Amino acid sequence: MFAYRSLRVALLGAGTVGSQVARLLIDEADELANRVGARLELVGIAVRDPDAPRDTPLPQELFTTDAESLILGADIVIELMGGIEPARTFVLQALGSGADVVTGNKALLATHGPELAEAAEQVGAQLAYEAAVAGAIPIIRPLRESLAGDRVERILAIVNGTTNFILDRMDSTGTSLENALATATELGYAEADPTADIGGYDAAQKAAILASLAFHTTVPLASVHREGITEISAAEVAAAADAGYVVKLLAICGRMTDPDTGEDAVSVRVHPALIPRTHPLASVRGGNNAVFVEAEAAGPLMFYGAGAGGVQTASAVLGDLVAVARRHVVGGPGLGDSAHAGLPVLDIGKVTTRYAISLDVDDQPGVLAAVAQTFARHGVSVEQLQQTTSDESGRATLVVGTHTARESALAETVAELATIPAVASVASVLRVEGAA
Ligand SMILES: NC(=O)C1=CN([C@@H]2O[C@H](COP(=O)(O)OP(=O)(O)OC[C@H]3O[C@@H](n4cnc5c(N)ncnc54)[C@H](O)[C@@H]3O)[C@@H](O)[C@H]2O)C=CC1
Ligand SMILES: N[C@@H](CC=O)C(=O)O
Ligand code: NA
Repeated sequence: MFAYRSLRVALLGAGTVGSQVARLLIDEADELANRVGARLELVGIAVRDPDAPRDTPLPQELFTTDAESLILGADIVIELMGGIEPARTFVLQALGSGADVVTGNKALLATHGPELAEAAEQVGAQLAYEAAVAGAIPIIRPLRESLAGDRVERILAIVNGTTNFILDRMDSTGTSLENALATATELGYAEADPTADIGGYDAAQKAAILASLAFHTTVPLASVHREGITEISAAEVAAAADAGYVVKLLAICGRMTDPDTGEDAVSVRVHPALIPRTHPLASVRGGNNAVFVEAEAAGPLMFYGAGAGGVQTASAVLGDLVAVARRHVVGGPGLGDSAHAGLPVLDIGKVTTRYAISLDVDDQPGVLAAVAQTFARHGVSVEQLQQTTSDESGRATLVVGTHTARESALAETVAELATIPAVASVASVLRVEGAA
């Protein structure tokens, strides 16, 4: 064994991911030292309660509640506490002291990314965050480095393991959202507050991070259109299956031309959508994620794998740690992200896509015509209209599939459909993505 110098590594948080990072750092210490050219010495783990029972046994003497002192003596700080505060303060403190930072905290990056990047740039420190998007899947480094010379046109992705697990369970077993969420939480996929997952907030944070990197533009979280899966019913999932589709929570980031001004722009949205069962994203099961990137020169690329889970995500954290530590050994400032393009982020109303609308209607003459006329009045072209048999109550279900339409026109159409006397309810409105 060479007499390597040591780099002092401080870990903040020992939960699902942090405990696995600590374990691997200890178990793989010699191998990691050989890869880095320096020993990664875990000098302490900041936690809320050092005596709390833990699934992963770790040396008790490493635990401390004094995160600030731990950070002060560190060369590299790994932040795996989650949440905005005190994580933001600790990360800024670490960067301010010249330490490099590795984090998986997408909530923090999506809300304070530019502030953290600037703090890192000021002192030439590195800020690495592969674990923040799509867990174990390498996607940050490919966008930041491998595709830095290409022009990314579009990203179509499943970036939340919890919701993918839930929708997959609802599709394959017919179970309820609540039951599937309980299992996803047990498996370590869900956030501390799972509303972040099922409400689409976690995926929106990841979409903001992906789009910022892909389009060299700061994409504020507030400009990401977000819808979660809480309104998705078992009936919608079953109807989708009957029609040859599957419901997935998608993150879609794309370059666009503003239809009103003709300017170059981008759109970033997260919402549940129907995709054909034959689409490669339909085969992404359980807690897995997949990210499709369409780049001008490279063409389509697909990144697939574990999007959540303690040990899986620890792989991405350790990958960043090794990369950051290697650079620390050779010296030189960290690589910043570029946001020079400054493209506007368009409102969802300007986005165009296809839709499937399901209506409960009175099965009476004239209803079909009234529905079709409403679509026509708003310039939304109908591709398919299907009526399923009425039940004893005299009701029928109409499923309308549209050609590509502008979101604002579709919203107006849906609002007017609800006012037709023969329309009892607009049961479901889902976007259709990835269909030929
Ligand atoms: N669980 C997963 O599959 C993934 C998680 N992430 C991200 O990684 C980070 C950590 O996630 P998990 O390990 O799942 O969270 P967790 O909730 O299991 O663990 C967080 C740990 O930080 C500690 N902590 C929180 N606030 C603290 C404070 N003020 N002082 C000291 N310790 C504090 C908690 O006690 C806990 O041990 C989050 O930012 C999360 O979004 C990213 C990718 C996947
Ligand atoms: N809660 C997240 C964890 C990974 O980022 C998810 O379910 O994907
Ligand atoms: Na990743």
